[in-house]
Amino acid sequence: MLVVAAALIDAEGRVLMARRPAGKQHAGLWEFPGGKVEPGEAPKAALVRELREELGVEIDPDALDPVAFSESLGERHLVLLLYRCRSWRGEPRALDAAEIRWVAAGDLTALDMPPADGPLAAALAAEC
Ligand SMILES: Nc1nc2c([nH]c(=O)n2[C@@H]2O[C@H](COP(=O)(O)OP(=O)(O)OP(=O)(O)O)[C@@H](O)[C@H]2O)c(=O)[nH]1
Repeated sequence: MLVVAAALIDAEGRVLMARRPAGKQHAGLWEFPGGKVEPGEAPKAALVRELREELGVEIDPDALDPVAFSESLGERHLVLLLYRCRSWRGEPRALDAAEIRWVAAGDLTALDMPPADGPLAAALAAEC
């Protein structure tokens, strides 16, 4: 399973994190907004679609820069691609998540996250 996710970074260097809603896998954990790449879909196009659906923001695919990827060997083998994004149109809203929050880069690794996210949060924090 290929999953794409974004670190939206605001002017203060904070990262937007989303808490997974009840009833879903990893419910209550904090993740980078994003989702599954559909068959035949380009990863950046999938991420633009997911951020529109989940946060109500519009993003130019050229504004997405790769940061790192991570793998998780659970029931389903998951490959998670993380992109950085510093510009978007619209104010992010929690259309799908239980809650969204701007988090200082140095505080990211203190959040409860799905296993695949820890290395990505560390890579991002090291760059910020
Ligand atoms: N968006 C996102 N998903 C992640 C992250 N880390 C991680 O393990 N995942 C997993 O990757 C998958 C993403 O799928 P998704 O968000 O499109 O799907 P979903 O389970 O919400 O529901 P769906 O089945 O209705 O599409 C989930 O299994 C989710 O737990 C992350 O940082 N961001």
